[in-house]
Amino acid sequence: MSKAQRLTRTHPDQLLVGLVSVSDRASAGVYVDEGIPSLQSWLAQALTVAPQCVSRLVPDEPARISAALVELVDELGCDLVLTTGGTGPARRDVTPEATLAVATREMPGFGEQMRQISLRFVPTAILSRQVGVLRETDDHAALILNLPGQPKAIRETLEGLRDEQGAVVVPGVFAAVPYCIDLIGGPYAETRPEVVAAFRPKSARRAS
Ligand SMILES: Nc1ncnc2c1ncn2[C@@H]1O[C@H](COP(=O)(O)OP(=O)(O)OP(=O)(O)O)[C@@H](O)[C@H]1O
Ligand SMILES: Nc1nc2c(c(=O)[nH]1)N[C@H]1C(S)=C(S)[C@@H](COP(=O)(O)O)O[C@H]1N2
Repeated sequence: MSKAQRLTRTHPDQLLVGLVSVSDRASAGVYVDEGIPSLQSWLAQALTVAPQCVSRLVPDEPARISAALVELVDELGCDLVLTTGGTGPARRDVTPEATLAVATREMPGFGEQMRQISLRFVPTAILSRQVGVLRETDDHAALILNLPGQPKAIRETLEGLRDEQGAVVVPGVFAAVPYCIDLIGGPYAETRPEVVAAFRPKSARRAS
């Protein structure tokens, strides 16, 4: 197989994002994949600079999932990879294992926070084994986050929970993504605060 071309940013602050939908049925055409469109539309409205997204739809096979992650990070140079699906306890739910297999370091705060958020929506959130990790090569690093498979769970975990007045009750995990990407050497991504307010310490904020 020929090597995929490294992506190039069309703006210095543009995030290069890999999207991996893990679903036996969607990849076999039993139903239409809603994971990738949900991720794409959420990112498009959350980021101030439109991201460049590359997507992969794979069955719940560990080797296929790990290979997609390696290709997106090492060959295409993605800064961030979001997976959706395959995080539960069923025998074929193997996304966390396939992610850990290509990780150089774990970022446990992301999984902890996602379960905190999701428990506000559904009691079954305790069954989600999602992980956040870094994959670091000699000249590049990426953050990889597992999201649950239900399309509605994508928005819930990335954006968090607000009360009826719009005040944040539990912050979405995406609030931590831009600063994490700064720290691993990626671009300076900014979010729309009405969708998700990203945090950076004062010392890391760019003068406007
Ligand atoms: N890519 C997808 N597109 C649309 N709906 C999905 C997708 N992935 C999951 N879902 C929905 O969310 C549920 C839970 O997701 P999960 O990852 O556990 O899938 P699953 O039950 O193992 O089935 P499959 O792998 O065949 O999608 C699914 O049963 C399905 O209703
Ligand atoms: N925010 C949120 N998290 C959620 C859900 C949801 O609807 N919303 N569904 C849960 C369910 S039903 C399961 S079984 C686990 C694992 O889901 P997955 O196998 O689809 O990844 O995630 C959970 N996390």
